[in-house]
Amino acid sequence: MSSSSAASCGGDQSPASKEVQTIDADIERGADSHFLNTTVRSLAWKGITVTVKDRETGLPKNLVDNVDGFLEAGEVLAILGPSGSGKTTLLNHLATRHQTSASSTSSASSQGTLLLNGQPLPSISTLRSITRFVEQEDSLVGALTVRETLAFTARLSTSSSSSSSPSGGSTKKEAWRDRASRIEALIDAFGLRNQADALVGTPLRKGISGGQKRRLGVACQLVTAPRVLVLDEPTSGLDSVAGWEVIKFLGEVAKRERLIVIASIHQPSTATFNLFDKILLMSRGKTHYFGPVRQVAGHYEAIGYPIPLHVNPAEFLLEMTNTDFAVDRDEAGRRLEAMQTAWTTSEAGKAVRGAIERAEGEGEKGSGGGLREVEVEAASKKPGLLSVVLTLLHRNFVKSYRDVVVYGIRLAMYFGLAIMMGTVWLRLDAAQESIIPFINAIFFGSAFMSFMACAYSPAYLEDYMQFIKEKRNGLSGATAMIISNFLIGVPYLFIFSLIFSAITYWLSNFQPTAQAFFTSVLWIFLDLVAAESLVVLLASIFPSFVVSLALIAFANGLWMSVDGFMVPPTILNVFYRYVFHFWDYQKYVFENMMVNEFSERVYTCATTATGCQCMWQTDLADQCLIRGQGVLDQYGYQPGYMGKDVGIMMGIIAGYRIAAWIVLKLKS
Ligand SMILES: Nc1ncnc2c1ncn2[C@@H]1O[C@H](COP(=O)(O)OP(=O)(O)OP(=O)(O)O)[C@@H](O)[C@H]1O
Repeated sequence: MSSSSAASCGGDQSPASKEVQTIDADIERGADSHFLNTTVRSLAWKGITVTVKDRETGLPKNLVDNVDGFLEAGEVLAILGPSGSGKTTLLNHLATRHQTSASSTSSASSQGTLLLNGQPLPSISTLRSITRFVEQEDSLVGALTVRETLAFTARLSTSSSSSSSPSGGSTKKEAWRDRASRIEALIDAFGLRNQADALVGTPLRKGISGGQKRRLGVACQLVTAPRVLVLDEPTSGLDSVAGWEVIKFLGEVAKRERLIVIASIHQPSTATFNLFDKILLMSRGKTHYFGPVRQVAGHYEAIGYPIPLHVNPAEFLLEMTNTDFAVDRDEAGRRLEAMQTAWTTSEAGKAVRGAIERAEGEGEKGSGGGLREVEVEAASKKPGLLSVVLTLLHRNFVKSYRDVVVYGIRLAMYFGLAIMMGTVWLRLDAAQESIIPFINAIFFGSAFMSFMACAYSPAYLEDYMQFIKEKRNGLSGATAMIISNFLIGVPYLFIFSLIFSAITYWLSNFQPTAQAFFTSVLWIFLDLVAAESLVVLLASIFPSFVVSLALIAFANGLWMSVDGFMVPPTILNVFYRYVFHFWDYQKYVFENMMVNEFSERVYTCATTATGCQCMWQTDLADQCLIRGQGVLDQYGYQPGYMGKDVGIMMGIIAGYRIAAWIVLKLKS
């Protein structure tokens, strides 16, 4: 891979220029040594069958039926077939994601053997650790630039000291250079040089085009130095030239770095078709041809279906195997079966089975390369948890200030709410007619702040989609995701609490002491952290914007109803009191903010023509005053429990986060 060579242009041979050239050469050699596959020699699959329970009949149905294949390092395979022929299902299997593309994943079962270097896999994780999958619907972080997207993925995939230098040593600086050169080369190779510093794009900020996103998605997996790369329709959404470019580059990388590349593809042009080394043609889950592209014409001629001259071979093969639009479907079905039988007994069919057997023989003798070294290499490249957390934190931070959807919109909403509340509940006196407005303000402020956390759901869902992709590719995990998500939120939520309180507290005249003010800030902060943790949990369980939004709104409605404001805890019915009230975080916020306002404060009663009229009778009634504790007694609140309640709040927050962690752990 060529690194940027701008510095070496022209005839300047100054010492500085020579140094740059040396560094460039070092980078190239370093990159090659790091990305070159020396451990995986071959990948074979034998008798792969994926069965599901048919949606309509309830009977077992083979989506992939007894499919064989054999690839050596450096080869690029295209999986071709009409829509619904089982390409994605097979790709998922080869990428060790045992699921169908349909939603009926739970009922899918599979048979057959995957062989790496001719040896059966001791565990799925061996293949998974060296395989990267590029999905059809690729998720990217919209607030990052193209270069940053590649850089963060590179950081997630390799520990900073895993790269070996040309001299055989291994330093952080060389690893960093290695990554940087790889990123720049990928930017060039995928035609993204002019967009290198452009944002990928958010719903509010237009970014790169769909085709450029597709290319970036592929480049993102290549930057992680995989040994096996599986791509689901890498050319979809690209014009024929861009599609050809992508496949051509994949072929070059595969040859140079000895990678195994498997891609499903729809309708490639003749030029693109000829770039592949091998093709697997499928229909109704079965193999119709597997073998070198250059032998495909010979095979079809031999079985009586010659490919006409000047016809795109891919189009011809797809037309032959597609029965969906056939006029006589029975006849088309019979033709398919005849072709499939002819394949099984053909020379090409025997050749693939022979290649698998030879690889197995070598695997048994140990001459095909061991699996142990594959595992050791994969483990040595993996960055530690701290490194992954720091990378995610860094990425979240960039996203947090660039994408207004993450915190900007909420900041504006909280600021607006603070101004609105401060001016509606303006300069209340310490008098009895202000007591109800104070109580309402405490409830409304905290409940609404919590409710507005639902605005975090779209930003979290983007992170979630990214997490799923990275988890499947072994780049991230639930622990790193939950820790980094929590840490990035804390300072922002604290700033929101401070801004909101600084405006409303003093405009509305809550208890005017510094301690009471900071106590209020603390409770608003805990309220926001708990609300955001609830969003993380619900959006992780139901990763759909509409569903998660509805659930977050419902949960907030429930917590508001039972927190003690609408119905004082003293008379709240037993079911809600014991089932929901005690783990409703809004209960602790409301209770402690009430205690903060009323426990130490005294309010004047109303003076009438006949004397004094106090709405709350306390021991100060004879002085025409109300002791705030009298208000609290109505709710059954007592001061002195703040430490315990902060602990309970932290427990609730931890509970939500741990539950979200379990949910993310279980997601595949
Ligand atoms: N439970 C099921 N019952 C019946 N058919 C199913 C079930 N699950 C999946 N299928 C079907 O299996 C077929 C294989 O799907 P798959 O996505 O692997 O095909 P594909 O070749 O990748 O298609 P495309 O090119 O359109 O992406 C599809 O026709 C799908 O509808």
